[in-house]
Amino acid sequence: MELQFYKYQGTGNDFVIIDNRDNAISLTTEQVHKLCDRRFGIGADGLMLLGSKEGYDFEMVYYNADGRESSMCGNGGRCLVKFAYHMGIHKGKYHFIATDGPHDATIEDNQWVHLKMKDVDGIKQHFSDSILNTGSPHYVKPVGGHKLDHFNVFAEGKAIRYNDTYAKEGINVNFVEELPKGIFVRTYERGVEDETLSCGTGVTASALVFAHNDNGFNRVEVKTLGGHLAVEFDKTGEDTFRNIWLCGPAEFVFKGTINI
Ligand SMILES: N[C@H](CCC[C@H](N)C(=O)O)C(=O)O
Repeated sequence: MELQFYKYQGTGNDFVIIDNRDNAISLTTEQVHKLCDRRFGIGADGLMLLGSKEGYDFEMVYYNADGRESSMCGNGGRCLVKFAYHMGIHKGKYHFIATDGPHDATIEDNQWVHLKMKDVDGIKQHFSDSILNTGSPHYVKPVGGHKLDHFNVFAEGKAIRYNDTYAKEGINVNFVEELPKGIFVRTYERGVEDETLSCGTGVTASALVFAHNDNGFNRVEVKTLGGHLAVEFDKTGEDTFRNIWLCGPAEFVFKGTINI
């Protein structure tokens, strides 16, 4: 079958996107895995289907590069909004449905996409590390002393992701360094089973953990290997957060057809 696909990236987190509003396509795990393969396929951290859903501008279906359907993808959601615009769905505020519920999003004048993330209630502490869910499960580990640039994110991330606690369900592992203005985040991503250049739900989780303003509005600037993002949110309690917005670029790279 010949498939038309579009390639998008959000701060280096890259995705294959397929317009499936006519609901004509269903892909096996093996097919998604192959499409995401960087040598035998198109190459991507994940694959998304743009679907139709009554009462929403569109539906987001997300697969990790391992081919398995996954939880929410923040950078993917932002790229899918840009793709929806590209496909002629033009809205002041987008309202779509994803695996973790409804999301709002806007495309700003600077072409950044602002994506509203699900509310967060509760952060579990493990010594100085934090565990929370921002639509996907995240482990946040502070790294001090300007060591993050040379940190072995792959080995250290894999060790936590596959330890006895997380081996079964998996977890995304974020290493965070505080900067004079904001934070620097590097992420080992579940389902990619490697470091990605950025992880939207991971950047969001890290920003919540490093909130400076203990009650009320926060904006955290986030540096990732793939570029600059920002997370805005209201801290409403010890570990409760509302009006969480993941803000950053999301760009079309190329389109093509592939036989699968
Ligand atoms: N790999 C993640 C999903 C994608 C998250 C990431 N790409 C993002 O931008 O949020 C997981 O399995 O939980």
